[in-house]
Amino acid sequence: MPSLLSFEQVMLPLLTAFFFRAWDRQFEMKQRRIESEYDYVIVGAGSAGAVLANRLSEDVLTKVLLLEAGGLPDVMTEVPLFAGELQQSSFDWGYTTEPQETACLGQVERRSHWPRGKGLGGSSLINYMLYVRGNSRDYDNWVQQGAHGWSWKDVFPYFLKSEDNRNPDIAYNGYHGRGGPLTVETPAYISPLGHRFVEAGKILGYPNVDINGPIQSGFTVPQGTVRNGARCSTSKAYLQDIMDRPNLKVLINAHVTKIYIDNKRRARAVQFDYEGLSRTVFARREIVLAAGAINTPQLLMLSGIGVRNHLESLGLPVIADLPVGLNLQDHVGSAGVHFLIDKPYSIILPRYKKSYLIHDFLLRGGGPLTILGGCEGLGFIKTPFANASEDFPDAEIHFISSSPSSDGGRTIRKVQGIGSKVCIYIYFNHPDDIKTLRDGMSLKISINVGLSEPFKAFNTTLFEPPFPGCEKHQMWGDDYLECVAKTYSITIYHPVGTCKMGDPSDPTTVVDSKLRVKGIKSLRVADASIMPTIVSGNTNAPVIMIGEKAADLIRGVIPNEVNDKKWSTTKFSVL
Ligand SMILES: Cc1cc2nc3c(=O)[nH]c(=O)nc-3n(C[C@H](O)[C@H](O)[C@H](O)COP(=O)(O)OP(=O)(O)OC[C@H]3O[C@@H](n4cnc5c(N)ncnc54)[C@H](O)[C@@H]3O)c2cc1C
Repeated sequence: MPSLLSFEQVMLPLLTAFFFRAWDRQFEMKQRRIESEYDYVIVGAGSAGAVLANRLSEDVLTKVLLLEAGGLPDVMTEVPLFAGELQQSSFDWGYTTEPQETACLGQVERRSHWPRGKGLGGSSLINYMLYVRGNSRDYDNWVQQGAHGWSWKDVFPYFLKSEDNRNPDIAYNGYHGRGGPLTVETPAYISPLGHRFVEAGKILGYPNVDINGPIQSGFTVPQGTVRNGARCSTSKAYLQDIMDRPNLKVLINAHVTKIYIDNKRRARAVQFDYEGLSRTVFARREIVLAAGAINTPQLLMLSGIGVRNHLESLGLPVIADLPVGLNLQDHVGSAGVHFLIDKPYSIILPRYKKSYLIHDFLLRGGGPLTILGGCEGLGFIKTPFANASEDFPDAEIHFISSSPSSDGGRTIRKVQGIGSKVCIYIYFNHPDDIKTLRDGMSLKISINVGLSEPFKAFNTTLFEPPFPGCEKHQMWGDDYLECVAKTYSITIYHPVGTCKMGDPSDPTTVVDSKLRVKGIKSLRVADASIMPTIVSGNTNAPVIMIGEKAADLIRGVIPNEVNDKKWSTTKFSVL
């Protein structure tokens, strides 16, 4: 008697096949002819580039070409819990830092892996989806550095414009947008550990706050850029529904290699590799670089814009001597403090690769697969190095409820890179950096969180085996924690600042406050590169804001029109 197939055995492949087909259809690429000239050519379809393509092509009389080196999103990029699996995949450019002197001491060749997203959606396609805007003072500081028009008051309307916040308790608190393209939600599933993290924060004096609301210092179960439980990259938010606009051409697998600048110092055309051929397309109005904080400066240098000595040493022509690539900044972290629990709540991927959970995710957008890459709690805290009287925290705690054993050997290892895949970046070049990190994960804060009353229900204990290389220090003392931070130093994935925005007379700036490359006509930069200083939080939402504001700068919409009631929080409805 043949055994009957179970409901799951039949339904799972059917559902998956249905999901795949629906997904493919969403991004059907219209094979229209590539024209020789467009009004705007945008390089890179990431967090900023996708926004720009959408907004600039809203005007039906404007022809826009969006060039993206990577391909289409796939089903893996949809599942929030699998975010970490996307690193070192075809969706990752796979950069590493130069070997470090005082950081990454326990990592292969003392390098940090630096993932950068490649594909429609860019880094928003592989990121951990945490929706964080940073601190209002970050933007006011930008203005003090000469980035006029980028104060918190100026940029706040653009955060609202982009956002569709779907949690009523947060969406209506006066700090959020509704009805924008970018869906923001609290994940559908929160493990018992996530709630305990917030409870622990309260006991330690950190209130449960909306970290994007009036007060940033506090603990929260984070909201993410997710829609119905699945990732909401900028390709889903800004491109998916407009792929058939007749005035928008999106090319994937199109790698831009050079910007042509004519003898009147005007950017005229882009050269790119596509389907095995090198092609050239002209821009009637402007070329906008949105290739990210590593690739945008690289492209500028290849086009003759950079530090004179550096370009000459590489045999490149010098069209504009500008400090391209010099202001690189990133957030550094250390997974220094681990705990053991005696209940089966930590995220071990095999535990969650179960057919009923996949059903739950595909059918309802629910279950543990909706957890934001394993991150269930965020805390913005003030270490002793911050100003105690200000709401300007200097450290961010990520509460990751995953087990080290779930890593499946996915350790940090060398990426087989060519020269252009290595970024020069020095962690801890200021002595306070290491102390801030040490104190952010010190006995006083992270350890106290893990050992606090709310976690006692899981019989939580510190994971005791000392970090290799740090055995000589007294466990959990300052020297031990400093050693851990230096041994296992990891990027928090936020490189920014390589084409610094500010006053054109400031020799450290590359673009002015309207994002125009100094001394070159018809060429702007609009991505993470333009931040004068890194914001105090994760960078995806700020870069999407940059894309929104850049579109208005390019279209010539004046700020007062933005600040009127057009995008006030009360006018949108929850969809
Ligand atoms: C692993 C990871 C986790 C992260 N987690 C978070 C998080 O949880 N929350 C958060 O707020 N931020 C997070 N970030 C950071 C955030 O996603 C980035 O700061 C943001 O996406 C950067 O946007 P961008 O537009 O500057 O560049 P990208 O989004 O990287 O876009 C650049 C695009 O340009 C394309 N491109 C590059 N060169 C070329 C070329 N020569 N020709 C054509 N196309 C090109 C790239 O393929 C890419 O699609 C994370 C980032 C990573 C990598």
